[in-house]
Amino acid sequence: ISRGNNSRPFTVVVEGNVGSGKTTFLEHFNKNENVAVFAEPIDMWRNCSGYNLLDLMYKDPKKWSFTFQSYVQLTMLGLHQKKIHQPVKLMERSLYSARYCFVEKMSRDGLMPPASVAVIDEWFKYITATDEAQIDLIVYLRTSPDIAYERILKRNRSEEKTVAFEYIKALHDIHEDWLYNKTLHNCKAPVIVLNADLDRSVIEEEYEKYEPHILNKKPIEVKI
Ligand SMILES: Cc1cc2cn([C@H]3C[C@H](O)[C@@H](CO)O3)c(=O)nc2[nH]1
Repeated sequence: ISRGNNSRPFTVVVEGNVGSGKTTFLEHFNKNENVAVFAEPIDMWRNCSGYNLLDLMYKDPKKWSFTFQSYVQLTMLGLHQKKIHQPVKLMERSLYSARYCFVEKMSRDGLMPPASVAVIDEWFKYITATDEAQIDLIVYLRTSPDIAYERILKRNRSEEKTVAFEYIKALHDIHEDWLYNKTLHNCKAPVIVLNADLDRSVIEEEYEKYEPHILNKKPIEVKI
């Protein structure tokens, strides 16, 4: 694992279900001047040449999943490539969760036909064969699906009002296979698992426990 070098910052991606507390996590590290924080480019997804692709996708996933995930892949690549001055780059989600979690889910649900998945996958393989989207560490905000769902309802994001608990449960299981059970795709970067069920009032302590690793001050013991 290349731990960042002078041409590339130490790149950390925070992954987790919808409602797992990623924004709270980003806000905590945004205070650190050594970290350049990039939230999900959701505003781009809401306005691609005037089209709200996120809304279209939730309203008619069969018709718009490919269009939406194709644009997600482009916008995430843009963030992976963004040059920064700080030594650490922290991104909300990544090209990897786009492919391994969301495209995976839409493919399993038959919302994205195999030919469309194949095209997304060809772009994904082409991009990841370059060094344009390398990552050094994954922080997995691990939540129970019911707690994640509760937060989604509370946050009440307009496009998500149709999101069912079953979708959140299935997305949880895919994240678990990818980042916890490690049975879905090989995950080259080390993974730090945080207990993201913790309430906001105590979760800062959980962040601080791993701050040295996230700031590239302390290597992760990779269990052989
Ligand atoms: C990389 C990636 C992020 C991402 C988010 N989403 C959805 C989940 C949430 O409702 C919203 C913001 O994360 O977008 C998606 O459908 N596909 C995605 N792919």
